[in-house]
Amino acid sequence: MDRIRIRGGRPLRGSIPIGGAKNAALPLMAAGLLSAGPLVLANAPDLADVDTMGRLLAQHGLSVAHDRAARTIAIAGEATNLEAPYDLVRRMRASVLVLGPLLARYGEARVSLPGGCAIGTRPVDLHLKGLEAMGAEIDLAGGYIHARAPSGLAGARFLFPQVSVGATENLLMAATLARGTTELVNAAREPEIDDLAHCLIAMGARIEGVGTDRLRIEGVTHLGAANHPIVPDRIEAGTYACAAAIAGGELLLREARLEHLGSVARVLGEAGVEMVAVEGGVRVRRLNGLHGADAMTEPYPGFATDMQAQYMAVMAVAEGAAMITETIFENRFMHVPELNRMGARINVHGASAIVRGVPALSGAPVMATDLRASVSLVLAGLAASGETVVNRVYHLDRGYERVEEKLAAVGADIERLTD
Ligand SMILES: CC(=O)N[C@H]1[C@@H](OP(=O)(O)OP(=O)(O)OC[C@H]2O[C@@H](n3ccc(=O)[nH]c3=O)[C@H](O)[C@@H]2O)O[C@H](CO)[C@@H](O)[C@@H]1O
Ligand SMILES: C=C(OP(=O)(O)O)C(=O)O
Repeated sequence: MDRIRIRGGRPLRGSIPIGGAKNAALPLMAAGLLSAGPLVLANAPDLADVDTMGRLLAQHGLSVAHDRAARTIAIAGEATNLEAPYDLVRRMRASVLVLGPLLARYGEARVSLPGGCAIGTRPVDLHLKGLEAMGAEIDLAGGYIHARAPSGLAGARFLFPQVSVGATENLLMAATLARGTTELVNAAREPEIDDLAHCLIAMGARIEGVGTDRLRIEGVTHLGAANHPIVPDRIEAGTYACAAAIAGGELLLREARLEHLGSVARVLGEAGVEMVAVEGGVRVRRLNGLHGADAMTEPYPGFATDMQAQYMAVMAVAEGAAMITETIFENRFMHVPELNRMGARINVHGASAIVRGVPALSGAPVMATDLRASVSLVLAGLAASGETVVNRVYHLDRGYERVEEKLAAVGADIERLTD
């Protein structure tokens, strides 16, 4: 399996292109099940997860054409198989996003239960409760969700007891084809959800309240074709902002949108890193030294849990201490022991990590079990003395396109080792 080797100590200068968001691309692709299409997604990232979603849709019977040179994905056709198999769902939890669209359009779906993963148990009870509120009959057997709505879904009011990105997306997609009005209250309002809503509207859906935590959807009988550009990836942008923070220097993050990075920019600002909106993107620059600054993960517009590991790597070399609290996932500190192996001083107490900054990290062979933890080790490697080898690059490829090429182009000493 590929590895990434980094020799630390070089400041970064130049510009990095930010691609379309993984976490927008996956639900947008699932939305392709809601109409015969074609649904053409532009600014499509070339990622392992996007490939997995493409394979999932293809095995449902859709035609999926990913033009990597043009960065488009065209999805068209009808589902002929309503089952999402374990083998694909276990690779990528976002596979569960086909449940709402299949059920709404075809009246039935069998989707493997995704199960937990390295960052937490991640149940899907809210997805199922919301669909039940819309009239679906749901049975769980043999590790599969079997959902039926023989006479279609009916609009309903659903109050999320807890904010969930995926459940909001599943219910939003299902509601577009339900009879009558659906109201989703305490809905997630991540930019990727706005992006999905705008695409659904372009397909003919009737949605109000986009950008708020209260979505009102008036069901329609069918949806049609659309062209939609995928929103730039705020997590990829935030990750490269952390690269500039930890390695020093100045980067232009092309196409990044500062308005989607509010909490991250505020916390990095307290830590001594300037982020400003400029023509064509966001400029990020480490000012003088880095200072400890606390962060707590929250649903958007709060500090993203998907930025927690990267920010922790930055705090590992800041002057002073920082408390980083994770409120979204119960087990998202898997990077801590690996960062400590590189010389960081981090202690975890329940949902909080106390990071005491050290003057320097030292390179080591490291490995992580999830995507953002893996990239946090790449960031740590940029600041470490000597050589760091990040193993199990599979996780990085799920969510970062050509991470080593993008960092090498701005001055990092980094390469992919292929066995
Ligand atoms: C593909 C994608 O977009 N993934 C993102 C999405 O994941 P995902 O959609 O899985 O995350 P959720 O927002 O649903 O999860 C938030 C919390 O709610 C819990 N929960 C969720 C659903 C449910 O039915 N029951 C339940 O208890 C989860 O276990 C977690 O503790 O949002 C997360 C939170 O911003 C991000 O970290 C992921 O990168
Ligand atoms: C946790 C993540 O993704 P997923 O929900 O696909 O596991 C992530 O993008 O950091």
